[in-house]
Amino acid sequence: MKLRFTKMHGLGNDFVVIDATRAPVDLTPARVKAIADRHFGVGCDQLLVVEPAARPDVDFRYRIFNADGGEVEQCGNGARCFVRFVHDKGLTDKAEIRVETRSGIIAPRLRADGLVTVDMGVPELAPAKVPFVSDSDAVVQPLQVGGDTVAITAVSMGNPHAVQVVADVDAAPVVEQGARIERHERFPARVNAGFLQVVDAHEVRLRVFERGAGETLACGTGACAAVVAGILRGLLETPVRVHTRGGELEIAWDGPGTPVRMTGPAVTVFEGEMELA
Ligand SMILES: N[C@H](CCC[C@H](N)C(=O)O)C(=O)O
Repeated sequence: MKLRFTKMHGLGNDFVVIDATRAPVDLTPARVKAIADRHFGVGCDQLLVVEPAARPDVDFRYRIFNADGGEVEQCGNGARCFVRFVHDKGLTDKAEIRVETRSGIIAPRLRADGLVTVDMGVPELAPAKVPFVSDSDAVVQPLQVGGDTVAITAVSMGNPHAVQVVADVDAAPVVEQGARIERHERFPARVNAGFLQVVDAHEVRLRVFERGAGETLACGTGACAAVVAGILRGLLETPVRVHTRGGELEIAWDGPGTPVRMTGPAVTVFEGEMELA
């Protein structure tokens, strides 16, 4: 099977994007892993599939697969690439589109300056909805990680996030501890582990160990979840500039019950095709 794809990235969080608007693509977990493999395949953190709308109030459907082959609910950097992709491919002439994902509708908008703003929806804070096993709905909760007790905030942006505050993201045990948090038994769907350093009330640094992909250079939903956690903890005020290893995002949130708005770049790197078993 010949697979045509577009390679894109949002701040170095990289994607293989597939246009399935004219014909469906049969993606098994094994095929996703083969495409995402950085030595035997194309290589990416996530695979994004563009599908026709399945309901009248949206323009497209958006499916997201992690490099480990698992299908997930949401991808923020991918949403920015999604709207650039459908524009560049002539699949829409709208500047703002409504996109159905597994966790609800998001609205990416291509701006005149080339950046993309996305209404990422309303964050979910109830533990059961993250999901996070807890008998408390406190904003900060202790999590036993090996011999350490970590103070996390559990937030869902459609996908699950566990955010902790650290003094220095460069010194934080992101890979070793992130891998343990990702698979912690109190997160039954696993979790994206965020490490947040507060510079001031409107500026942070962030590293994320992503569920199903490991540490990425940037995580859009992770930046949204980190700003929500920081505002709820009284450490941040909207809007917040989020410095990731791949570059900067701007995140705005007016508080519980309101949507998170993310602004950042989306870049097309190359077009390609791959023989797929
Ligand atoms: N690893 C995430 C999906 C990709 C999210 C990230 N790449 C973003 O930009 O939001 C998860 O398993 O929930």
